[in-house]
Amino acid sequence: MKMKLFHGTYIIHIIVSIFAIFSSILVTTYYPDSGIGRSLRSFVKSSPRNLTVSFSMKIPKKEDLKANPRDADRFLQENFYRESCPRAVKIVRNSMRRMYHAKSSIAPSLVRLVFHDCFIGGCDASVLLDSDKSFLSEKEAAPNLSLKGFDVIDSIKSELEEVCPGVVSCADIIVLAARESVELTGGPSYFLKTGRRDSMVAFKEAAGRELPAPTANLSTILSSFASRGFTPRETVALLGAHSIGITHCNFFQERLYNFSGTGKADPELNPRFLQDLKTKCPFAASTSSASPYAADSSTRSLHASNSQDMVNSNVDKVVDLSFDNEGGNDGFGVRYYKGLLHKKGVMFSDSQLMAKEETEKWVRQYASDKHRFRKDFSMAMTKLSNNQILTGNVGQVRIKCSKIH
Ligand code: HEM
Ligand SMILES: [Ca+2]
Repeated sequence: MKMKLFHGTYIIHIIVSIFAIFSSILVTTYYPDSGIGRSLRSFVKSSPRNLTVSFSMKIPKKEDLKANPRDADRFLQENFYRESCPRAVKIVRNSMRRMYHAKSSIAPSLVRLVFHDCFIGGCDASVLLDSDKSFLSEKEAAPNLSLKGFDVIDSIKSELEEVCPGVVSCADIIVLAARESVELTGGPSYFLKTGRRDSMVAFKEAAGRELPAPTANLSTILSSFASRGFTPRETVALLGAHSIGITHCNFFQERLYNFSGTGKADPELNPRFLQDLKTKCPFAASTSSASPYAADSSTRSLHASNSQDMVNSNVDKVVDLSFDNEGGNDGFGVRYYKGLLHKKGVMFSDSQLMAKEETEKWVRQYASDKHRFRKDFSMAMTKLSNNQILTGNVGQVRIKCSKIH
């Protein structure tokens, strides 16, 4: 890279030097005392290596390649596409609204998608890539097998490609579409800058290892969020997203029938709620053991192909995450926390927010103060959407979100 740059600079230097020699002869003949001729001659004598060094200074340094979370403020812009694609944000908004009215389940799927993208490798649309000869797709990682919304992103992207080809990144589309989704499902609107770029690789292994499982305990959850800069308060606020959407029975079945290998239900579950959940998710032999995010169990159970598996497992059975929550009429977020206060968290990971004072106090706060929740959730979503972004010349703007070019 450096060698190439040096050769390039050398050639430019020779061309400019020839021009400078002629100019210098002319200037010295007609204006012998002007000093211009001297300057031109000193340029001819200067070393192209010096110029290379000064050109190199402008090339982004390695440490700038992957900006840290705080750098989002430095690199992203309030409306990055104001000149290149002024209608970008509006196109995402209108497109989302149209698709939401046809199928409302897309909104929660996109909110989950932004979490799974931004948590692994940052908000770089790595989650959208199909496997390539040099990497495996994150979509194949166990926690992502139930991820949805890829078609929604593709559809928005092709609309944008028609209006401003090659301009709007898939990473920006994910965060913008997720913001729309939160708003459409009754959540707050939050501030987003744009200018993210798309990764050239996917991180399947990290996705399998680092996305928290629905069986995770509080300390695992908190340390996973803390390693990405989130406080316990922000973690509790983000989980308010579990007031929308669905979960497959597989993800909490152990709690109903064989909690920690006891052959009984999780004693922390509200007894009436437990009965309701059991009705919705009858016992399914093939999913009664092992962690639901373990590649072999969840892959098999969520993608059962033979008919016996389909009968035995709850492969297609889902419940609303806000199923029978106490605060049914309280809207986005608040109903989730009210449910937790009544031991009605569907997944073990949700109920873990009540396990210790440091998170329980926020569950109580948010259950009783809608405005505080909406403020905290907004800030946490902006922060999540700015996690480890790619900017400048790093990465690319994909033409098709599932492929690099
Ligand atoms: C401890 C952390 C978390 C765990 C263990 C977790 C786990 C899960 C699981 C297992 C599902 C069910 C998926 C399915 O059955 O299709 C789910 C759904 C969902 N999650 Fe999370 N999640 C976590 C954090 C988050 C965060 C931080 C957000 C967003 C800010 C989020 C948003 C959602 C949404 C909206 C759904 C519903 C998806 C749909 O209806 O398609 N989750 N989550
Ligand atoms: Ca990513």
